[in-house]
Amino acid sequence: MSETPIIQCWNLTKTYREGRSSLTVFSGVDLSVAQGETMAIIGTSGSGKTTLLNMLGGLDRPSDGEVLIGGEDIHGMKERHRCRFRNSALGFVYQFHHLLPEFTALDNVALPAALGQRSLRESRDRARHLLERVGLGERLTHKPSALSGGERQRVAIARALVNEPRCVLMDEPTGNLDDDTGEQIQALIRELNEQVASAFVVVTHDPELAGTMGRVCRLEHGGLTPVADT
Ligand SMILES: Nc1ncnc2c1ncn2[C@@H]1O[C@H](COP(=O)(O)OP(=O)(O)OP(=O)(O)O)[C@@H](O)[C@H]1O
Repeated sequence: MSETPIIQCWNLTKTYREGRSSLTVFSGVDLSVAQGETMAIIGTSGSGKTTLLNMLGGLDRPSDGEVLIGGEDIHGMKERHRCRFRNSALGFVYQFHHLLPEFTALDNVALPAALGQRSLRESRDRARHLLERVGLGERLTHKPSALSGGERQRVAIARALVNEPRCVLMDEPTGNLDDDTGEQIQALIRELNEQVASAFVVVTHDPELAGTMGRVCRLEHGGLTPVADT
């Protein structure tokens, strides 16, 4: 197996400019995430966690620096190539699930597989299998509006995994859920961590979820620093 880290970034810097004012959210961030590694990014509100995650996932451009995903420069790609690459190499889970409201749970999960040029039948088979795995085998034909918050988040997690991504990026996956549901999602993430080969990078305010990751880094004062084990 190749030893190329799944994520490498150097000197990552983001400055937002508006008129004459500018805000540097972070600068000079270096990071390497190994294949299959699990990592939490913590930090106070506004420290730039979402901005950093979006940059790692190629959803937002850095002002300076470079991001390699599996050795490939994600920000150097043309937009179409980057979209295809992102769909196959990365999975995303957001705080507010972002499921398509008019699609069933099955089709929400199948869609990224179908966009990745798999046949509809194979895409749906994969989606069904993953939804069974996250405990939603009885909810395949429900639309998001007919699912609970925790169930929607399970669908979003299944969707993130459907193309067997090299890395799953999660932004506050338990942030919008009550404590019990958050704990169930946390247990599911832990279980999936052990079962699939993907690396997981999770932005979270939840210390329990962060504690289940192999490594924790804190974003503060514009830099990313490892948090020592307590
Ligand atoms: N498009 C934008 N234009 C200007 N400033 C922005 C933009 N997006 C984010 N910011 C600013 O960048 C900073 C970091 O925002 P970000 O959402 O990354 O923080 P965060 O650590 O994820 O916060 P939270 O934990 O509250 O979600 C904030 O001060 C925010 O106001």
